[in-house]
This record gives sequence, C-alpha cells and structure tokens, in this order.
Amino acid sequence: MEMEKASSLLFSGLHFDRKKFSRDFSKFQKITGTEKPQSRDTAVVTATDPGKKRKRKENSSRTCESEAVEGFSVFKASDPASGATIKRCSTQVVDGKKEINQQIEKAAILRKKLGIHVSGLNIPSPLENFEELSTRYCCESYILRNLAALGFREPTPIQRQAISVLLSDRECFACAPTGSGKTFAFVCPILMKLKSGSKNGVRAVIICPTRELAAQSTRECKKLAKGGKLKIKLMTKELSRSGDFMKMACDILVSTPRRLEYAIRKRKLDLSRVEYLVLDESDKLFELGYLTQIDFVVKACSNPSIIRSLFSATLPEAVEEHARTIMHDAVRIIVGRKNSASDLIKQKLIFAGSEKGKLLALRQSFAESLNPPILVFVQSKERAKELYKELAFDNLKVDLIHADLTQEQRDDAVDNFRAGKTWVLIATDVIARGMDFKGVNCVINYDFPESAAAYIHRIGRSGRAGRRGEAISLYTEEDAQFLRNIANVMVASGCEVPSWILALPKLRRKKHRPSRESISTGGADNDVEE
Ligand SMILES: Nc1ncnc2c1ncn2[C@@H]1O[C@H](COP(=O)(O)OP(=O)(O)OP(=O)(O)O)[C@@H](O)[C@H]1O
Repeated sequence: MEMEKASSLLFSGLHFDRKKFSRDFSKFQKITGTEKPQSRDTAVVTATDPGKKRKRKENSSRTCESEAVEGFSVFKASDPASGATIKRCSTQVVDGKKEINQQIEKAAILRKKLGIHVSGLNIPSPLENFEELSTRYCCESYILRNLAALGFREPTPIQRQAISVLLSDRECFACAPTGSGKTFAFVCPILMKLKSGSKNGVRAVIICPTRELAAQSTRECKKLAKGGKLKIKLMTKELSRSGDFMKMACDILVSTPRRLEYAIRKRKLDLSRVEYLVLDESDKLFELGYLTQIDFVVKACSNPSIIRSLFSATLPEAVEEHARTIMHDAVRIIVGRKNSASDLIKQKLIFAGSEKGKLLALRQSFAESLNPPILVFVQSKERAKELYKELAFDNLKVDLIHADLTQEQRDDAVDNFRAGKTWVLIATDVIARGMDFKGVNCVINYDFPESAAAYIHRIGRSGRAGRRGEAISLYTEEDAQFLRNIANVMVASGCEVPSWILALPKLRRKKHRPSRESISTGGADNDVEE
C-alpha cells in the first residue's frame, strides 16, 4: 500500500519524454573533452526497446570500445576513394569487434567472480582496480591520494560497478550488502564529475533519512574531497532556517529530506542546477513518512540532465518497479543476493520466554562475557529509556540514543560510542541504517525488528568493511509469528535455523510491532538520572 501511494506521489507531474530529449540535447553541450574514453562492455549491444520505442541514449562519455569503434568506423577513418583504406578498415572492424568481445567477456568474468548482477543496456564494465579511475576516467590525483590515505586498496564490488556506471552519466539503482562501501560508490563519481568548485549554486545533493547518517556521509565526502576545491556542506537545522544558499559557496549538499524541503520553501535554496542527486537508503526514503518531502525535493531538482541514483542494502520489488518507471535508462546493480544480510555476520536466535527472560538473558550474557562495542536495539524510545535505567543500574558503560534527544545529545551518544567511552549503546531504529561504527562486535535485537529489512540494516552495524560480526535476536512468544521472516534472511546468508521455524506459516503482514510488557523491574527507577 505504501509503495502504491509512493508510486502515485513520487515524481508525479514530471514529463519524462520532455526530460529525456532535453537531456540528450544537453549532453551534446556538456561534453568537455577532458574525460578519457571509458570502457563499456556492451558497445556491440545496440538493441533498443522496441516495445516502448525508446530512443537509446548516447552517453556523453565516450568509451574505450567506442573509441575502438570510432577508430574502425568507415565514416570516420576511411577515404571513400581509397580501396586500401576500405580494406584496412574492414580488418580494423574485425579487430575492433574482437577487442570489444574480449572486453565484454572480461567484464562478465569479473562480475561473476564478485557476485555483481546488472541489467540495462550498454552497461560500463566494472573497475578492475582504483588505478582505472585515472587511466580510464582521468581522476584527479588528490582523490587518489585521499583514497590511499584512507587505506582503500581495491574497490569493493559495488564501487567497481556503480562508479563506472555513474561516471558514464547513467542513472542507477543499486543494492549491496551493509558495510560494503556504498557511500564511496556514490561520492567518488560526484567528486570526479564536478571537478572544480562553482559559484552557481548547489550541484549535487545527497539525501539520507537521518541526521546522523547525513553528518556521517558529509564527513566521508570531505575526507575524499580533501585538497580539492569543492565545497561540501551538511544541512544543519541552523542552515535550513537561516542560511542563504544563494549567497553561499556550496557544491555538494548533504541533508535529510525535511531540512531540504524547509530551505527550498523559504526560497533560500535553489536546486534547479543540481547535476547529481543521490537517495541513500532509498527504500526508507520511499516510505510514507518521507514521501511528500522527497517528492517535493526531487521536483525541485529540475535540471533535465540530472543523474539520479538510488542506493540501499534492501531494495523491495515495489521500489525497484517504481525506480524503473521514473529513472531514465537506469542500470540496475545488485551485489550478492538481493535483500540479504552480510555473510560476515554470525546470526543467532534465542528464545527468552518473556520480557523478564529477555532482561535476564541480556544481563547473564554481559556477566559471562562482555565484548564491546555492543549495540542493543529496542522497539521504541520508551523501551530504550527503560532498558537504559536497568543497565545503568548494573554499572555498565551504557548510553542510549533515540529521536527524543536533542541533536547535541544524539551527537554525544554517537561520538562516545565511536570513541569507546560507551561500551553498550541502546538504540531505536534511528541509527539502524547506514551508521558506520568501527568494529561493532555484536548487535543484540533485544526487541525483535519490525521487518526483515529492519533486521538486515540493524545487524549490518556489525560485520562491516570485511570484518566479522555477531547478531543475537531475542524472542518471546509475541514474536513467534514473525520468526520465519527473519529466519529466511538467516538461511539466505548461510546461518542455521531450526526447521520448525521455517515450517511456520507465512505471515502476510509486513510489519511486526507487538505491544510489550514494560522492561522496568522497578528497582532502578529512582536511582539513575537520564
Ligand atoms: N574500498 C574500500 N576498501 C576498504 N574499506 C572501505 C572501502 N570502501 C569503503 N570502505 C569502508 O567500509 C566501511 C563501510 O562503508 P559504507 O558505510 O559506505 O557502507 P555501506 O555499504 O554504505 O553500508 P550501509 O548499507 O550500512 O549503509 C566504511 O568504514 C568505509 O570507510
């Protein structure tokens, strides 16, 4: 239902035919000539979509193969009067085709090896290494230096494919596991494409569902942009209320949808020149709570040659279908299995009997071995406060984060957890998505997640960037009917699950949020200040 509404609301009123043609037109104007030819593995695939009579888009980026194609092109290279030239050209055609086929094959082998699945026409081949950023795409040296300083030796699978797609001016929707480097996959092409700073207003917008994630993405973006001329800004509350973007140098703006909408409505922000729009955690942004804001912002990004991209670790069918209808000639990229948890995480289900049993199980496990940092997810802010009081009473270095705290309190909670001052962070789903805490050893679902997607994102706070992690989900009878949904995710990532759980009836309802008995035992209530 939500997605149906999403489909009817989101981007409604856009005229795609006009847009399509304007974009093709603008691309002719946009070619700068500074870009190196790129490798695309389907230079020979010239199929159009006859059903829709779609005009196949010519990319502004010329490709390595297309250069080879241009090289053997009789239109370009031959002198019609010269038979010798024609003969030479036909040999070149054969050589060119052979080379193209070899490149297609090479790309297919690389994709297979890395579990990259793609669909769409004319898909650029994935990067073989970071060096290709400069050999294939003329990446400026400061970006490569920053990459090296960050310790990134080779691109992750999503980076290999999404970067080459975006650098070829193609829209994309991408699904790759949690912690697999999606942020850099969309930040890098933006930095490379925008090149130098401009005073003509905001040129790229990255939208994230939460302030914490927006702040984190801004930081990551700045790390990679260090030494360059681009101005990157996080849309803070103050900026959205009193900042005048018309008078401010800002090339890349990172924001939550609400703050963007607010600034646009106040006429202090004009997004009509935006060249790149990223919806990070796109499935979340397509949920009803964000939909009208996203719709408003997307319409405000009215540049016909805009390149939009959607990224998430979960991509429901409805979002995909919707993306297909609204995006132009988009490439679909799936890394690994769609909608599955990272296979670096060891997942366990534990039956705790009752709410009291859950608290007992948690205390017992902390008493036996506490291996911080640990994230504990609960279903609501009230329950976060209750559990906090119980655990603080146990003299643990514990903190909590939920939407009712001030921004400063939320920032402190995140910073202290990052710095190791907090061992156990109790959280609602406000930090379930995207947050990159280094080395979280264990995620505990004290309360069962409300959906399989929520489960994947929550447990994805551990097992990041190649490290191993652990996820424990406590359940009671209240959760029994929802067990199978989570068990399916576990099985898909190679974890063992008792067969009786998999035999449970399928649940039609997608969201699981039972009313639960209070966590409070009473003993802690008067002793701990919040
Ligand atoms: N090529 C790379 N080599 C090594 N580490 C990398 C590379 N790219 C990204 N990382 C690191 O991997 C971690 C996870 O990256 P990121 O936060 O972008 O993941 P994500 O896929 O967006 O996860 P989520 O779905 O949870 O949002 C970060 O600490 C990042 O610095």
